[in-house]
Amino acid sequence: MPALEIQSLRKRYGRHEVVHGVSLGVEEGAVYGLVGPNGSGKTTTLSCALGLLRPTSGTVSVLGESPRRLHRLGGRLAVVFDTSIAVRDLTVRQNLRYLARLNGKRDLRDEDELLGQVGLTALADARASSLSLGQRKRLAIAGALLARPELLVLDEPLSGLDTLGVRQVLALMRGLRDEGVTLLLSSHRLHEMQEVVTHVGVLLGGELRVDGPLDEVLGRATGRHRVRATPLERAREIAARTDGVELLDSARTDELRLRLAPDGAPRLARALVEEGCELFALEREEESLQTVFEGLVDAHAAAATNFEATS
Ligand SMILES: Nc1ncnc2c1ncn2[C@@H]1O[C@H](COP(=O)(O)OP(=O)(O)OP(=O)(O)O)[C@@H](O)[C@H]1O
Repeated sequence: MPALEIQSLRKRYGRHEVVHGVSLGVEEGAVYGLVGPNGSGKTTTLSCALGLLRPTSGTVSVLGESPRRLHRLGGRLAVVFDTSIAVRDLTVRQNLRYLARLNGKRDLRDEDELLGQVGLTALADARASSLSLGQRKRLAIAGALLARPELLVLDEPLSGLDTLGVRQVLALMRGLRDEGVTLLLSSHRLHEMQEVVTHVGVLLGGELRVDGPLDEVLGRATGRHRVRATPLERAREIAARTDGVELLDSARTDELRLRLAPDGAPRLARALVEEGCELFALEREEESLQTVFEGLVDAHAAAATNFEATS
């Protein structure tokens, strides 16, 4: 069973529907990035999933519970929606102790270990009011990690951060991923999300346009490669008779495009070199999340234009 599952979620504000039948699943141990531009419905989707908003229709299950029964999950679920929750007049350490008291007698994580994990050890005695936005975000994440959650949901963990702050939060996400915490993150920062997510869902205008493992979304699973070698014609002949290699059409005359089986790359490289070709490059052809996204936006705009033209 997925850690979090959303089925056919719709949300209307008055007569205006802003989430149009979104279905997605976050597998245990995954880092799922819900990405999309401002206003695409990320926060609304997460809010419905977490019982903060009542969906117009659709079903949600979070660690096997419905959004109305999330209190039963106790510390298994943690949510960071707002980074301003720290008590400003308390120090970083006092904030964590305060949250620990609110958590009751549960088996909580050691505060020094947590401070180390989120990179705030040196600021343990600084007042929360003196922290930068990135430091406040990391304090909020530390608070969310106190009760050792299995699933951590973060709305826009990167917004408003400078480059260093982004790097620190991404490093923290990677550490959590390696510990096996399931993460659901929303963000419009595609480039950065690509560095940390294992799965991605692209929301556009309230519709989930793409959903799946990052490798598949980026076309990494397709096995497409480019080869630059001379003489190119001989390289083409060699490629054509090498096992696990399929020649694809290429618009360029100075390279080959191929689909390679998983063990095809070393086999082809060896064959090319052994048969006297100079091999300059053999690289995987893949897209970035940004280019995938731009393609979707173009398709969305074209569909909207067609709709306007025909209605
Ligand atoms: N309370 C509300 N009443 C009416 N419309 C709303 C309300 N909250 C959100 N919306 C609208 O719903 C749509 C989706 O908003 P949402 O905040 O979910 O998007 P988002 O992808 O999280 O955007 P952002 O990146 O800006 O946070 C937007 O068009 C927004 O204007």
